[in-house]
Amino acid sequence: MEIRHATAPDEVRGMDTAALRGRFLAEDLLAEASVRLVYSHHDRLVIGGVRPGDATVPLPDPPGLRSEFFLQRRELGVVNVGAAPGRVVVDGTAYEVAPKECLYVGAGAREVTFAGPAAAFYLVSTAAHTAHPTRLSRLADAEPVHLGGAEGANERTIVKHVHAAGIRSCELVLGVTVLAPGSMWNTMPCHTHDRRTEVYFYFDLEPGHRVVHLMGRPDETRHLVVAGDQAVISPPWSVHCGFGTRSYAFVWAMGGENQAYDDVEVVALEDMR
Ligand SMILES: O=C(O)C(=O)C[C@H](O)C(=O)CO
Ligand SMILES: [Zn+2]
Repeated sequence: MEIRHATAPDEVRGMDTAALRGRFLAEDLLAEASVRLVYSHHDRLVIGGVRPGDATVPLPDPPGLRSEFFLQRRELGVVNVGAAPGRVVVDGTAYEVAPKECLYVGAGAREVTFAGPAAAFYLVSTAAHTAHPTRLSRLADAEPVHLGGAEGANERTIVKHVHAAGIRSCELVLGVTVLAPGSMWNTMPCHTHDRRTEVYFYFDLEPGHRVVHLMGRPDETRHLVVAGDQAVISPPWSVHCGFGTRSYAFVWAMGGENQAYDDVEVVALEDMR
């Protein structure tokens, strides 16, 4: 498990492209048929991924967690970001997870495995003080929110999977946003939420295309050029928004002080630099 230390906003002022990418971008989460993990000291989020192929892959318990098993003091969101349904087994119970669906796994689950030749699983874990039930959030049961429009090139559908009025969790808030064909912009006007860290995992982006992701303090932004199947960690002080050279989807997931999705500081465009 790779460790990423917390970053203060003042540090970003002196960072070059490689330093920015090394701190905030996770590039190879789905590269292997074993679980790859990145631990961020921002709100102690752990992100990860696995593309099982023909194998059945267990969730490891990295020594860095100093736990008896991964979910001893943690909860987990699992989103299938692949092309076909996959199977997640939690302590002997199997869940069929379709593309863009999410399995929430509560604290205390000891054994979790991932399988599915054309599935790919993106993982987000936050600290957990109690055990909420493991539940599957299906797209058929979701109440999607439609935002934006063609005039802003930001027509998109947001499905909230794990949130205060849906699947219960300790800290985790998680959903999937899908851009309509021809729409490029997510999350504009952008925002910060000083009480939560957020990670965007971009996927369903055609090979050769990129998302230009904006981060940093609203009055001192930086950008990262991001390919599909890559994640950007946004500390609580950072904006997080972007535009693609094609439409795409992304998993957004947060952990921190509260679960209030609307508890954001919206940034006026004229205040951005
Ligand atoms: O497209 C959007 O707008 C989003 O999906 C925004 C995220 O949900 C977000 O940033 C939540 O804090
Ligand atoms: Zn946000």
